[in-house]
Amino acid sequence: MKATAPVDCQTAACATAVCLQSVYKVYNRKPAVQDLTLAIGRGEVFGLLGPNGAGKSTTIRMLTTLTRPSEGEVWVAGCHVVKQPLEVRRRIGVVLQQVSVDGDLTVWENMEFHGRLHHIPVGERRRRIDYWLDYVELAERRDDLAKILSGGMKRRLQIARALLHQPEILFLDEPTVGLDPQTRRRLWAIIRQLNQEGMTIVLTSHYMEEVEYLCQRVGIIDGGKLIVQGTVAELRHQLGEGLVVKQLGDRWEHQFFPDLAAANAYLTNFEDKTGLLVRHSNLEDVFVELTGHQLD
Ligand SMILES: Nc1ncnc2c1ncn2[C@@H]1O[C@H](COP(=O)(O)OP(=O)(O)OP(=O)(O)O)[C@@H](O)[C@H]1O
Repeated sequence: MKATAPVDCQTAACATAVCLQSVYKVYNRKPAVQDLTLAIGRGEVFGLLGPNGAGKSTTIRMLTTLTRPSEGEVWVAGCHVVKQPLEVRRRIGVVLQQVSVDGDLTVWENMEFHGRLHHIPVGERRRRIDYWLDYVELAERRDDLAKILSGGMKRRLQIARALLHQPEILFLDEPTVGLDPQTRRRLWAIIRQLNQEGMTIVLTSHYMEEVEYLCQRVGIIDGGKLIVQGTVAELRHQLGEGLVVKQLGDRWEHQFFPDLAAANAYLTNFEDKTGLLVRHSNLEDVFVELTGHQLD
């Protein structure tokens, strides 16, 4: 659960899906990512959670060979991102924040183009296109131009396309940003199903409930630094599973306790319990406590 548990990328590379060792990325002498050491296991859904500008996208860009680390070692699917970028690209699927489907091509043509880029033989390509369009519930829209699809459909098309060459790891940068709650849940169902079928998924998000719902492990990143990592339960346990919330005028103060019983026992010290509330802590409480600021 420590933020900087030692990781040996050279030996861990085969066992782990993703391995970063003392990684820095510097833009104009300002570090966007600092001393990032992290290992993500095969079959996991791992979430990088952080506010705007925390360094999440920069991390994803390094993992997907779109930008080189300034310092440190990065291995993805057993390959080194700087020394073996083509091998990495063959083994990963990537869905970035910006919708990148070609609006003037049909849904099917978008898939076909990607399949050709990856030299998938024609018969196999057609079979996989049918399979993945059906999987993301876009089979009936196959002949529509991508530009007339809704935001959620475009995102599902991006995911289907990213899976066409059978990657080992899927990277999703803010997969549901800007989508309505119902569309977001539909995407969550697809992401969960993919993972249940064995896909390793690394996603970034600044939505607490998304990370809590989807991710087996979470890394909180702020100011380019990984502050803490672990399961949501571990992170809650570390700070305390019980919480007393005190309303002090127009602000709130949070006090953590090992469990709910301890929080309730503390409350018995107060004759007047106005403005006092006891509840279980959640990921958002952990985030606010560790970073000092609120997400949306
Ligand atoms: N190409 C670039 N050139 C210069 N600075 C950059 C570049 N890309 C990112 N940065 C800076 O690096 C820092 C981290 O940015 P990054 O986009 O990784 O954060 P993020 O956590 O993904 O934020 P968001 O949720 O807004 O996408 C920010 O200060 C950003 O301005």
